[in-house]
Amino acid sequence: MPRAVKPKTAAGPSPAKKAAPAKKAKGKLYAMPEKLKEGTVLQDLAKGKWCIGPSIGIGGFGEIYAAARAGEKNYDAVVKCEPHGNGPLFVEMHFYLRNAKQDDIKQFKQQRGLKTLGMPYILASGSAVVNGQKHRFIVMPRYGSDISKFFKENDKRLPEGTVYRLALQMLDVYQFMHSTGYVHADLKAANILLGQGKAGAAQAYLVDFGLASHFVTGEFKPDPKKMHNGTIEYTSRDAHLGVPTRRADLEILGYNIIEWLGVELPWVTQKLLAVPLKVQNAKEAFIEDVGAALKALFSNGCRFLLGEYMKYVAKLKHNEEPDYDKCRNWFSTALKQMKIPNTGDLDFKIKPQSSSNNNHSPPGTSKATATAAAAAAPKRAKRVASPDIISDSDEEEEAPRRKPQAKASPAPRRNAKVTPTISPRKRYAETSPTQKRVKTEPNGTPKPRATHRAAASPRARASPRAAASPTARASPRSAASPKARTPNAASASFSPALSLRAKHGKTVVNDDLTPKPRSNKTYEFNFELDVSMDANVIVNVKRKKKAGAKDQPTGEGDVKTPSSRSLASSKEDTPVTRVNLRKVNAEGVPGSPLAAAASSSSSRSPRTPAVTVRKYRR
Ligand SMILES: Nc1ncnc2c1ncn2[C@@H]1O[C@H](COP(=O)(O)OP(=O)(O)OP(=O)(O)O)[C@@H](O)[C@H]1O
Repeated sequence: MPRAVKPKTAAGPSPAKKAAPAKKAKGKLYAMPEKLKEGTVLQDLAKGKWCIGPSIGIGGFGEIYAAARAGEKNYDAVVKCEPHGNGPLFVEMHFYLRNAKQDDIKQFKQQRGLKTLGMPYILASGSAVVNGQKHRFIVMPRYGSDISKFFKENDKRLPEGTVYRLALQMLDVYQFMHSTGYVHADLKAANILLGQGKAGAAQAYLVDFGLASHFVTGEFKPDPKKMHNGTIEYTSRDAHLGVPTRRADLEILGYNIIEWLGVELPWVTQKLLAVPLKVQNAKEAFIEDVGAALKALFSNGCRFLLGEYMKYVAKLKHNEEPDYDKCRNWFSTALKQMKIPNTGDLDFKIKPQSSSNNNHSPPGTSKATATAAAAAAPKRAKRVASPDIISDSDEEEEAPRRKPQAKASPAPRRNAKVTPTISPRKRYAETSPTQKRVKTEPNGTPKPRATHRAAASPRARASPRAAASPTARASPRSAASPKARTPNAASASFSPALSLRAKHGKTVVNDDLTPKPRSNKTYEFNFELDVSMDANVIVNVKRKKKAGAKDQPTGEGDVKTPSSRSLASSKEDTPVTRVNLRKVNAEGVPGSPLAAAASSSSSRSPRTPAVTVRKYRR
């Protein structure tokens, strides 16, 4: 993975030096780690010492090094090191410390009669000052190759039997993880590592718990701050709405299985990945009649059991505990049908096609089938958005915020005009292609700025409908309907803020995009452009004073939630051309001069169906 920060001459921790915040890569708003030199010794919190070996992997924000206990020669551990301010490593560390103790894993294995479980654990953690900058590190056991390597080597497919064995192993890990109250939310081939050594080749390990979060047990409450988190290809429909659920983990696994079997996901074929909302819509459509969609994808029609799994996942309630045995049964049955034992080394070699070998997968990328699947997908799925996101606010340490990763330079955005000609692709191009991750800060982090206030307003909170997807959350049911989202969805549907951050194969973490106000009169616009702007988009505009228009309209006002806008829009038969303005703070009055001025400008903004203006004070 390319790095934006030049590795400096490495240095070990130097406590004498005062730690400075980690440097941010030019043009980026997040910090990259300092390079650790081989031979550097890190001391963990329990005073254990770890000798750094060669770098063996680079994640979105950190680097992974082989490591050995000081004085030992065996580099059988790894150190993952990131700037102290990076949220995901903080999340990952706490997840491990609380929930993945070796005793807990052992107990789970005993209960379930498992010889092995693909659940990593933490060996140590600590902080170190490297080149004057404070870093956090965790030490974990060292695993082998990640399976994305085999997937790529095999022309984007894995042997079918191996796919089902991996599915079984990942379901075990999910079951363990879910039993701790957490979901993983980012399963993908790059996050699945084989065990080390000869014995390790039979077991895969799920790594990267940087997106781990408590799953919801109550109301389904979309969270704009977390929307679309994950790796866009596999992000679950719930994660597109910012809600961590157990069924979401199962859905993510399902999308991966489809891909591992050699079939391109429809939203990949259709090149929708740069626009999370479109991916979300495509998934909703796909899942609505997943049986038919899979049938269209797998033309050889041998995926009956995968279909059963996906149908089951589609029917799960958001707060329902999955029946892991039932799921595992489908994959074990598939293995039995193929006469492949669920033991021994995982086989990653694709053998030439014959009736009784390991290659039951269809040939690699199949655009035709994926397109057919998309066409076969029924209209919109109806999903009910309804509970409460359990917060991590009980973290003993304040979680650092993940810096916005793929955000364009704030200055141009601050001055951006509200214009329907904004190209999300262009914005996307402005962003770095190197980052793997852009992440919502873990709970307990500083409060989001104005960006999310509207959606998080009491009003929005009061109704899951209102809080749901900014474009069409008038009703949870209509939310899933592209028609309800937008009267002319075909013409354009984009989410500038979020499209900044979608990146093929990379973990994406929604974050606070609000730049700091430059002037003391900053307006926050939540608006729908043309059709379906599915994000709380902040556009700071230098507003020209209009004759007769006052800066601060007075009277009662409220936040016009995305859902209320879309409700208003959806009531219209034709696209709305009137600009609606509502002031947020107490002095605002609908119908004020400002609102009037905006309304009068509607004729000049035919592509802006609704605009909410909110002024906030510094
Ligand atoms: N315990 C481990 N043993 C061996 N290699 C590892 C281990 N953990 C991670 N790696 C390697 O480092 C890579 C990146 O690790 P990881 O996914 O944890 O980093 P990340 O910064 O969280 O990445 P991402 O940006 O994808 O979220 C992995 O794909 C893997 O190749």
